[in-house]
Amino acid sequence: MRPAPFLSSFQSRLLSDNTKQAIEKAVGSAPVVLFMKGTPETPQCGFSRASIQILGLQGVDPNKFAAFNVLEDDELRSGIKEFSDWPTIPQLYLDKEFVGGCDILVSMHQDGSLAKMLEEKGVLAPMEGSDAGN
Ligand SMILES: N[C@@H](CCC(=O)N[C@@H](CS)C(=O)NCC(=O)O)C(=O)O
Ligand code: FES
Repeated sequence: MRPAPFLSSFQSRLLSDNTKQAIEKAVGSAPVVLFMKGTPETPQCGFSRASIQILGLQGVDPNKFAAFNVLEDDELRSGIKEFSDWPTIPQLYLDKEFVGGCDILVSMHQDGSLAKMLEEKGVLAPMEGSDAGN
């Protein structure tokens, strides 16, 4: 039999290797990743809706964006909270780094720091009429 302390520490590790790997894959699946309730087209919660609206207003390039619906996956819903050490959904990642939830996005949207960060990361859609890249 294994000594009890080992067993209890093993059991207390809630995030399984499989879940952790799946979350790491999701976090790295695009430069901008939002874990949300519902889909970008049909958000199922006002906080997720507001976060999607902010990313849209900021002009995030859809090609550089991925969203994951935690309502479709209970393990993701609880796992992402432990992974990010953040208790709620939505959660935004930028270049695999946790940025924050809805309140943080709203305040960064208002103080200009989100625009700056997205610009620096090169994740904004090219401006209409711009000849950049031609
Ligand atoms: N103040 C939060 C608002 C988000 C929030 O409170 N989310 C809740 C309700 S949608 C949540 O995720 N609860 C845990 C859960 O539903 O799994 C933020 O800044 O993101
Ligand atoms: S689902 Fe009720 S507050 Fe988000």
